[in-house]
Amino acid sequence: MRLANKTAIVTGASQGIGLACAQRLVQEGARVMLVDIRPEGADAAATLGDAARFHQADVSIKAEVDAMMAATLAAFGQVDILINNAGVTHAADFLDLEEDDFDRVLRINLKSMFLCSQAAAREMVKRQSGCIINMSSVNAELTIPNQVPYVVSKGGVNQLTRVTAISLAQHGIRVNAIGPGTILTELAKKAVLGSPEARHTILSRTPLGRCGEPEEIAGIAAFLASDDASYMTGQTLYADGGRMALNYTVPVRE
Ligand SMILES: NC(=O)C1=CN([C@@H]2O[C@H](COP(=O)(O)OP(=O)(O)OC[C@H]3O[C@@H](n4cnc5c(N)ncnc54)[C@H](OP(=O)(O)O)[C@@H]3O)[C@@H](O)[C@H]2O)C=CC1
Ligand SMILES: C[C@H](O)[C@@H]1OC(=O)[C@H](O)[C@@H]1O
Repeated sequence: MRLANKTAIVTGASQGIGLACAQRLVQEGARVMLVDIRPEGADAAATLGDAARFHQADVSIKAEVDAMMAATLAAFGQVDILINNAGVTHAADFLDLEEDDFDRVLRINLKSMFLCSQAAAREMVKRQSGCIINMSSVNAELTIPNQVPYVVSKGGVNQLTRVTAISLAQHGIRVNAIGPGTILTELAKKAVLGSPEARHTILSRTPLGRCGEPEEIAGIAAFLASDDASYMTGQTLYADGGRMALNYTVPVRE
């Protein structure tokens, strides 16, 4: 129970990696506000008992972030941990990409993290302690040609993590990121696992020979949120089956 008496906000928590993070933080003793643009998170929160609440919000809109923070403080009285997990992608070739689609992905994947981090940090500063975890991606450094705004947003997440870390360290607030490889969620199934050929391509670049599970990312989030990571800030930890260590293909073990 490394997170006993801690309070966390997890965005994009109705499903996938965010839901797994919320479940793991509750297991570790935290009280968790699950936040998502989708209402399904309410059912997920209900399965987690009194330690969890749900708040529906579009975390790329400041007024809704402010309402999320107010709801968390009303429910739990404090904010110790923020996991900026909400994210989307949009597939389009560079020459066909529409401005609105570019803006939407950057707004949700990057600006939302700034808005939520600023709101949470203003509460954490009062207690001179806190932890922010941003969900980045291997695509902060590895690129996918038809996912221009996604890879750009994730590169920005790594820099946002560093600049937020050096800005808040004086207040005892740590800021790190996790860079997952391909994790078996709805986002990845739609974006890159939609055909046997696409799956083969991913696996040919993954030394461990498999996609990851949301729970494997949640375990890293629990570590970064705990005192076991007390001397870590400004870092991006890649959990990718070896993708970032690889510069050639591997035999696929189907
Ligand atoms: N799955 C993977 O392979 C990888 C994922 N990641 C990152 O992990 C994070 C979670 O991904 P994953 O679990 O796969 O995604 P999912 O799509 O499964 O879950 C993301 C959740 O966030 C919600 N959401 C979207 N926009 C907003 C918003 N503006 N405000 C609040 N909630 C919102 C989504 O709703 P809706 O469904 O309506 O969009 C969805 O419920 C993302 O940041 C993603 O980039 C990084 C590397 C690999
Ligand atoms: C949308 C992506 O393709 C998905 O999310 C990531 O960051 C991984 O690269 C997955 O493939």
